Amino acid sequence: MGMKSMTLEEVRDSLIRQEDTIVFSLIERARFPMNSFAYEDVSSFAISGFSTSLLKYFVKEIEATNAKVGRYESPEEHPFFPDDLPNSLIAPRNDSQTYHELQFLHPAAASINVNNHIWDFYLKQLRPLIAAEGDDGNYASSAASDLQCLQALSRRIHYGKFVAEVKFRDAPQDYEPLIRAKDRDALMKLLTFERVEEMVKRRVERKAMVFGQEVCLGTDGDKGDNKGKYKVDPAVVSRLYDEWVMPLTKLVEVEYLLRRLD
Ligand SMILES: O=C(O)C(=O)C[C@]1(C(=O)O)C=C[C@@H](O)C=C1
Repeated sequence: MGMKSMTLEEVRDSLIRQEDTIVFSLIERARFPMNSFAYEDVSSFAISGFSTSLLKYFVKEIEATNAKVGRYESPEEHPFFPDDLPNSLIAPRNDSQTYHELQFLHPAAASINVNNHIWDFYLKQLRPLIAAEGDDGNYASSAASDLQCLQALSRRIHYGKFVAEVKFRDAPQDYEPLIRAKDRDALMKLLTFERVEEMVKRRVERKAMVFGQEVCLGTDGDKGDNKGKYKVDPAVVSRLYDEWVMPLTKLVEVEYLLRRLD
């Protein structure tokens, strides 16, 4: 282990960059209405005899292709449907960046995947907050932007593995006794920084305002005042981080730490 080292500042910088991806993918999804048909089980998309939804069928097919080209060999990528994925057709290359990152995490990292939670909150709770009511028939396009959102959220949340590894290496003397005692609550407390979480929420809200505003040329108010009109509600983005993204990142951190001494 330990071929490459990272600082807490570096992993946090990566989380900050990933906010941009998440906000932009939500803006893209907000272009489409709910399009409920894409989420209903229909027999035309049956997988091994069972009806499934257009979205689920689409994601499974894309993930099969991704698996064949080795996407899930990366410790940063997690499939939503890990069962029955085809093997990678690419032999691992010892000199690649991914190889070094693989060495950075404890091998138990591979057993942690919270994508089922991400799938649930995204479809049931977040999607209705960003998409308007209605149906415009663009099912494949809205499913493609759902997948962008899901993957961006998944990458960010599972990055908790890297955050946890860095924190562990910085203070093994603090973490080891709690890991041995399997004390989830104490681990959660030790890895939580309220001040950082407040900053994250304020920053993503601001990003939603900046990235999601209408950009106009000229100041002579041809189209009226666009202030306060955003492509995705900044308050929803802040809530997304508060209720789902950060709690799940911390869940990943705790799960990782609990296995860190195996
Ligand atoms: O930055 C950290 O220390 C993290 O663990 C990441 C994160 C987050 O999800 O943004 C989670 C827990 C901390 O309380 C603060 C922020």
